[in-house]
Amino acid sequence: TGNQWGYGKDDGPSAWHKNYPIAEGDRQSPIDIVPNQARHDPNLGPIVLNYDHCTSINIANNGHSVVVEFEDSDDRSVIQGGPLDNPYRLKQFHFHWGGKGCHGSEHTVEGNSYDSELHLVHWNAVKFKTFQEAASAPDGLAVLGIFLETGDEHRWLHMITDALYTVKFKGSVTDFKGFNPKCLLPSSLHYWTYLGSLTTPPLHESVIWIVIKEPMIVSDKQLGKFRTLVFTGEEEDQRTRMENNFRPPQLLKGRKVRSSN
Ligand SMILES: COc1ccc(C[C@H]2SC(=S)NC2=O)c(OC)c1
Ligand SMILES: [Zn+2]
Repeated sequence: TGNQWGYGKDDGPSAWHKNYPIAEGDRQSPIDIVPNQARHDPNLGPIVLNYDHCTSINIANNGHSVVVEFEDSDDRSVIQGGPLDNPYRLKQFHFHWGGKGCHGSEHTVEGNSYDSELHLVHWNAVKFKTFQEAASAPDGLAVLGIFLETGDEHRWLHMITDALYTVKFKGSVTDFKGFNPKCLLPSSLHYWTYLGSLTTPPLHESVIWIVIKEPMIVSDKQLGKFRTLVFTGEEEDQRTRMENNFRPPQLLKGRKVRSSN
């Protein structure tokens, strides 16, 4: 049907502009970050995450990634500070990853990809009534991007990877209560920030990006479990392994990347 998009040869990132012309816009994401060209801005305060009362609801395979959704009917879990003028409510988080032995982050640093990238998606509920409304407004969303690098096993990621078998197929959703994503954060929250977009269709230019410099370390085995998911539904005869679900870096088009300390 019309707006079907994916990460394959014919429906992948290079074809998205046909149904979503904004793909060639002036504030598209991801980008390649060049640290020594990022402007250190002393006015950029620390990022503050208030996730202590967050309420995770479920974990789902939406045919593009694995997503954990949160209760966002009040300000129980918000991100604020840094480049943000308001608190932004946590809505969901999801991941992007590569194939076996291939890196799969969306943002790159001096041309280098990481193995994977976690996106914590937040929306500006001070200015907008719904997530959908915020998702198409210039200051509607704040996404916290965290790189994943393979090394030692991550002590908490198993809580997610142990649940992946329950959402193997597109359209599957299972309960996922009591998970606080604060356990996934690296020790330092130093970051780069810039104005960008959703990294999948509809590619709205509505994201204030906050990319954490320090990667979280996960094991090869843990990362491999993401590749047991498939893009396709249980009823489809064609099973396509879910991997390489990342958009490559887009042109900076004059944007400035700022750096916290
Ligand atoms: C309002 O419609 C959408 C559509 C897709 C995503 C997820 C994309 S955007 C991102 S960043 N990484 C992703 O995979 C949304 O997330 C905010 C919102
Ligand atoms: Zn994402």
